[in-house]
Amino acid sequence: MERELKLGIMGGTFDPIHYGHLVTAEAVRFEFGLDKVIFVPAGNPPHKIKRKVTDKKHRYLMTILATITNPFFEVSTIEIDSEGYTYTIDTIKEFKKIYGEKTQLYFITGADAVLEILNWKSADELLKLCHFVAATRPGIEGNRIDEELNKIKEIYGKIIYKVTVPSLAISSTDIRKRVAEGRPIKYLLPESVERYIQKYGLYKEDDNYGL
Ligand SMILES: Nc1ncnc2c1ncn2[C@@H]1O[C@H](COP(=O)(O)OP(=O)(O)OP(=O)(O)O)[C@@H](O)[C@H]1O
Ligand SMILES: O=C(O)c1ccc[n+]([C@@H]2O[C@H](COP(=O)([O-])O)[C@@H](O)[C@H]2O)c1
Repeated sequence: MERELKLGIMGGTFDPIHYGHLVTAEAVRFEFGLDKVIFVPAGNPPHKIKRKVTDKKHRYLMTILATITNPFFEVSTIEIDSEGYTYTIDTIKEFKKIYGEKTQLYFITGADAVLEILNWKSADELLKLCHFVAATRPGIEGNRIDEELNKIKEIYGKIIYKVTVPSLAISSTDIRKRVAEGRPIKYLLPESVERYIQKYGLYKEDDNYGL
């Protein structure tokens, strides 16, 4: 009998994608024996209202460049092809249609994102539709994550898996700030992405860095 497909979904703004994202996706893939991890660059993320997000074509292409060397990684255009705001609930429903109801979906988030999950659109329905994996992230205390995960378990009866991943204190905000200030970004993200940023002159402008 064929076993059910197990897919990881790594959603993110990826503005730009960096080694924190890649190491997290790879660690979770290995830990859960996932068949592949699909990176989903957010199209029009409603929660990133503090600053103008870089054109989705650039973010998509940088995600392709960063993931191309890993045979277990793929990139989906499902959210960037969508015109309006993009919500995870709609993406998960679409993946269920594409891959079949029996496919096990694991939505991968960093610990900061999981602290917000109860505020996401249709959170209760979303928690029923797929597994969630919260990856540790520098700056987010383990206790805070545990408290939030316990709260979700009490309210929704849903267990969110916590996975310890190699700790990389890298963020897209810091990378954008570094580029704007002319400081190095080498070794924080794949060289191909660094070259792409240089070629298209991304992040040169002060954009208040999302702070
Ligand atoms: N260094 C990291 N370690 C673990 N998880 C991370 C890391 N960086 C980002 N993530 C997770 O990856 C997902 C996508 O993140 P996102 O694209 O917003 O990157 P970011 O670095 O948090 O960006 P920004 O600084 O612009 O907010 C989120 O779930 C986030 O928590
Ligand atoms: O669906 C929602 O309401 C929702 C609210 C906030 C974040 N998300 C998703 O969480 C993922 C990580 O978001 P971010 O902001 O850390 O890049 C990304 O796939 C977002 O679309 C989803």
